[in-house]
Amino acid sequence: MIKVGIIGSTGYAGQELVRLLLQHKEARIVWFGSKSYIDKKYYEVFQNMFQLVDATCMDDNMEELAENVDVIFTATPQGLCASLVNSDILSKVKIIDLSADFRIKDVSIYEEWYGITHQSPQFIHEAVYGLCEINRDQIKKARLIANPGCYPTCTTLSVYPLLKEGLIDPDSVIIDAKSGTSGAGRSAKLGNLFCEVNENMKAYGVANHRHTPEIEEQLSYAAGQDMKINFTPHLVPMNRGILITAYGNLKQKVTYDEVEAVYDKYYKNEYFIRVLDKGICPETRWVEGSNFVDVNFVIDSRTNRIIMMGAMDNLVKGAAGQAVQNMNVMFGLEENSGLQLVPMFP
Ligand SMILES: NC(=O)C1=CN([C@@H]2O[C@H](COP(=O)(O)OP(=O)(O)OC[C@H]3O[C@@H](n4cnc5c(N)ncnc54)[C@H](OP(=O)(O)O)[C@@H]3O)[C@@H](O)[C@H]2O)C=CC1
Ligand SMILES: CC(=O)N[C@@H](CCC(=O)OP(=O)(O)O)C(=O)O
Repeated sequence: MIKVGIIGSTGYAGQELVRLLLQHKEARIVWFGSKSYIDKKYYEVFQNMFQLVDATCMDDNMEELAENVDVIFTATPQGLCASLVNSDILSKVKIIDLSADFRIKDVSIYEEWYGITHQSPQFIHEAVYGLCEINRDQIKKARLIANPGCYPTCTTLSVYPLLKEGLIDPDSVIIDAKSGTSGAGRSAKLGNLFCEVNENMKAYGVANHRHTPEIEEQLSYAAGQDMKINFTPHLVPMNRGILITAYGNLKQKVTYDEVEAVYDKYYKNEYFIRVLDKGICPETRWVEGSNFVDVNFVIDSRTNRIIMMGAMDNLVKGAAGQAVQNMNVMFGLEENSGLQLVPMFP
């Protein structure tokens, strides 16, 4: 049985980790970390856990945790994991960080986009970007996982095969993205109040969203050259869900069957990536509550562009589900252990 500690178990990503891990046959949560609810029963924060979790919320003592658990998930604000981790801790326990602290290899880019000084740049190189479908072999051996961001997960998985196979011009990629409000976390913010979000849609972070360099880095690996993208996220009045629509110029004429074969080459054996049937566009409602990413594409021969689409649940494949998938790979379990979640609808 894998003993798990969660720092930040009282946030949206943290509570989703709790929900998933409670149903995982090989894992047991022994530490419910929090900042604002220390000494409170976990179920008093989330009543859905009444009679399911009797534990009390604890302070974020990583040193003590490292002595008592096999893996620590940090589902905390940017900068916190980097400020807590050290060599001694990493020698005792595996860490899966849901924040962006170890996702970007160039520390100056991280510091520029996040506006904070990195507290442990010495571990950035060692950290493995936890996108199992692409980095599975490195994840197996990793001590420290940088769990990918929600938009970068959906974007990278939707666009990766075509860049990798050189079918689209890397300089032409434009990504339009939409997210439900849980993507912004549970802490009170004016922009996330019901009347601000309901019956409204808006772009935000236009040309400066902090996921831009993370997406650029991952897509650059696929393309084999440095890439710059346009990335525009939108906030939509839903609880969960991410939908991305990406555009790229085709480098040559291709048929539907040829592109489908490329997606199949990378994803045919991937449990969590569902390449949809011809003509079916991914929808957030068909993946909600699951760890699936639904992807598909349409060739627009009139403009010689290809439109790539992806949908997933930001709290599952975009955060907690992907983190559990990483844990499964790190501990040699079946990759979908505890994650065979059927999407819920309506
Ligand atoms: N929401 C999403 O869809 C996604 C989130 N992420 C990432 O996951 C992380 C958590 O996000 P999210 O759950 O949305 O955020 P929330 O604001 O909902 O939760 C933050 C959590 O961190 C805890 N926390 C805050 N400060 C400290 C501290 N100093 N010490 C210990 N714990 C602290 C909070 O505790 P308390 O509740 O007690 O205040 C809470 O449990 C972020 O890095 C985010 O970028 C990644 C992908 C998707
Ligand atoms: C709707 C919304 O506000 N979404 C968040 C996504 C944040 C997130 O998921 O953070 P990671 O960097 O850890 O992935 C945002 O745009 O900042």
